[in-house]
Amino acid sequence: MAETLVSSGFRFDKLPENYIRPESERPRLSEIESLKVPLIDLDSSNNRDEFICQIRDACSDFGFFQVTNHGISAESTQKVFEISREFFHLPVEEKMRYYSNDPSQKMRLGTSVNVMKEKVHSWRDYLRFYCHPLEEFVNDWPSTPQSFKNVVSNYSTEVRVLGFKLLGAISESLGLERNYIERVLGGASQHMVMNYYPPCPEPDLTYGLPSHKDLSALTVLLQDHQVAGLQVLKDGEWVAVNPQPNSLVVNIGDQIQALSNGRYKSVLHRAIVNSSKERISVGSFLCPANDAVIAPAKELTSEESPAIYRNFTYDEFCKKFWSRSVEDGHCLELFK
Ligand SMILES: O=C(O)CCC(=O)C(=O)O
Ligand SMILES: [Fe+2]
Repeated sequence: MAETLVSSGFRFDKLPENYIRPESERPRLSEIESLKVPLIDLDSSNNRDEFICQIRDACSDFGFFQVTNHGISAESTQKVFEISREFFHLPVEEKMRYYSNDPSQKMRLGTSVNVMKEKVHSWRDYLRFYCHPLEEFVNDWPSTPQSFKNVVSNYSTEVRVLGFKLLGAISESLGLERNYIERVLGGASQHMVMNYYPPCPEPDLTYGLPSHKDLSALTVLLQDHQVAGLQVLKDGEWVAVNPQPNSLVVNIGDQIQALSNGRYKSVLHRAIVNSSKERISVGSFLCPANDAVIAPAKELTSEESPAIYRNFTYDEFCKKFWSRSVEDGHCLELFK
């Protein structure tokens, strides 16, 4: 079990043994090429049909894309970054007040991925918290740095608007009514994860986040513009998604894969670390309400393409997800 945060301030000369991946699973940092994932301009004066087409292509070919003119100001994203940095730079004793390794906690600081289940740990600390409905959760968020609640409430509200806009376009791109996915998510829950990857003594032996698929419906990721680290599996090869100024990374999660009956896939991705620079990323996850029933849309099933997945509640999905480790494979496979 990883008892301590990697952001404790202690500088390791060597990577501790329980972070070392077996040779065959290491990141092969020198072999990675970069990939231009589709960049979609969300300027509302653009032609809607064209926009829907771009979304369809991006979701079916990549499962990942970047968006610009997304409606969230550079000031707002900058502040979220700064707040995340300040939080992880707090003294370790102060941060540990928020630490828990119980995945059911709605606000917690954690380390690695699922320390209780995994064999090898990852070079990452994270703050994970729910943000909708805001009034229900905001009081439990960290009170240091002082502007945390203010900055993060604004950002999470803006991301929700963006998320629904994208879900509308994704619904239409599947030939469904614009509000189809939003309706199925049933008052969608939303949480955020601030990822902090300190400089790592031996980055070629471990990951910041190992290969995984997001269990969300949709993820909106704010990536560090200075320090790259995100990689996506595309046609069997790991490729780097390099940060673009003023853009956000969007990816399809497991719930849309199920709803779309596999037309859009939740894609494997991971984060690597480096030896000289800390890296921060902030994920916002739009998910179904706990009791929402997820099933392939009737319009997308037929005699020739029957439903691939059985109906399940999001609550059931989450329980299964957290009872396993990401090393155990794709959770959605268990719902066929
Ligand atoms: O740090 C990154 O770029 C990836 C983060 C991520 O995949 C996640 O939080 O689910
Ligand atoms: Fe992810």
